[in-house]
Amino acid sequence: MSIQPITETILRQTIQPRPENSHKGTYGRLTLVGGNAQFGGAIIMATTAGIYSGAGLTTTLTDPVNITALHARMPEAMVTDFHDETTLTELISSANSIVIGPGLGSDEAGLTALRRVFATVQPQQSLTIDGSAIDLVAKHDLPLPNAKLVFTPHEMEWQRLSGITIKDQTPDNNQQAVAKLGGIVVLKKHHTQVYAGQQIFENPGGTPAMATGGMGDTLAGMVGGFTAQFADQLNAVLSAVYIHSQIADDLAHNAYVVLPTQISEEIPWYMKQYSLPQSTKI
Ligand SMILES: NC(=O)C1=CN([C@@H]2O[C@H](COP(=O)(O)OP(=O)(O)OC[C@H]3O[C@@H](n4cnc5c(N)ncnc54)[C@H](O)[C@@H]3O)[C@@H](O)[C@H]2O)[C@@H](O)CC1
Ligand SMILES: Nc1ncnc2c1ncn2[C@@H]1O[C@H](COP(=O)(O)OP(=O)(O)O)[C@@H](O)[C@H]1O
Ligand SMILES: [Mg+2]
Repeated sequence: MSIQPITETILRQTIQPRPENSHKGTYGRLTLVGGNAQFGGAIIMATTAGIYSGAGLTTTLTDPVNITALHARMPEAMVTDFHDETTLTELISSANSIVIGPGLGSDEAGLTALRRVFATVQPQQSLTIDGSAIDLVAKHDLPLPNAKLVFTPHEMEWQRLSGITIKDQTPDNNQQAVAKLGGIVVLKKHHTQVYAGQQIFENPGGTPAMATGGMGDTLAGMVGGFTAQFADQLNAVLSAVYIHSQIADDLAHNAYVVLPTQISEEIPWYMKQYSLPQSTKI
């Protein structure tokens, strides 16, 4: 079994210059669901990352206690209550990329929102399942919807979802579990691996300076933003994984710890570099 590195060639193929004749509708509608009363920061960080990644229109469904904080941090986001079934159904239906899980929590409200998303999502939509949503799928053995699924577990979440203990998470074992599950699995760790059908990719970058709460929430938002605007879902996921760590590696040259929100602020500059002809440097 061969594991391929994620290369900059993939990013250059994926992140193209924006056509002049385009508008926010061209770059996708992203809907994020998460953030209970305890974990509001997680959905704020995911939303921030989705917007800095260039999603055309971003809406976040969260616990009402987080609405003011999210608006104050990111006025670009639309925000609404994740308990409201009618609004949730509308905003899931109109999205082309959905992220569920950052800070969602594992109580009844989180489970209800997850079930509603699963009941509404359509086959052509990208659905990224992160954090608490992974734990809820595992705990309640929820049937998965027919959609373009991306799971973003860390090793402990992957253990809960796949049943494979961390020490037994070999490429062979993981690939067999991914085949049963369907979709793309981003197994987050030092040198994150991306499983997609017969293919396994490894992220060459990443640093322990990233080991701080919210780093994965930020990646989930990036995956949402990239899959909202780039048609090839696998390449969009690989590009998000690569840039997330590349930014952290660059910042970690001069910093012991890198904050998730610092990564988000850098995303547009890195995307610009990949969109330019290789000889051009700004
Ligand atoms: N500011 C916030 O609101 C934050 C909210 N968070 C949310 O909190 C919820 C629970 O997520 P957690 O991941 O904290 O809780 P979990 O209990 O799922 O996992 C955390 C534990 O797993 C273990 N672990 C083993 N291998 C690991 C690996 N490779 N990477 C990370 N951990 C590994 C670690 O001991 C760690 O303490 C999620 O919904 C998440 O989005 C976290 O993202 C932290 C920040
Ligand atoms: N030592 C490390 N080397 C490389 N990447 C790391 C390291 N520690 C953490 N990360 C990255 O940080 C992110 C952590 O994700 P996660 O545990 O879900 O964070 P959270 O849920 O707190 O947002 C992942 O992308 C992971 O690959
Ligand atoms: Mg996480």
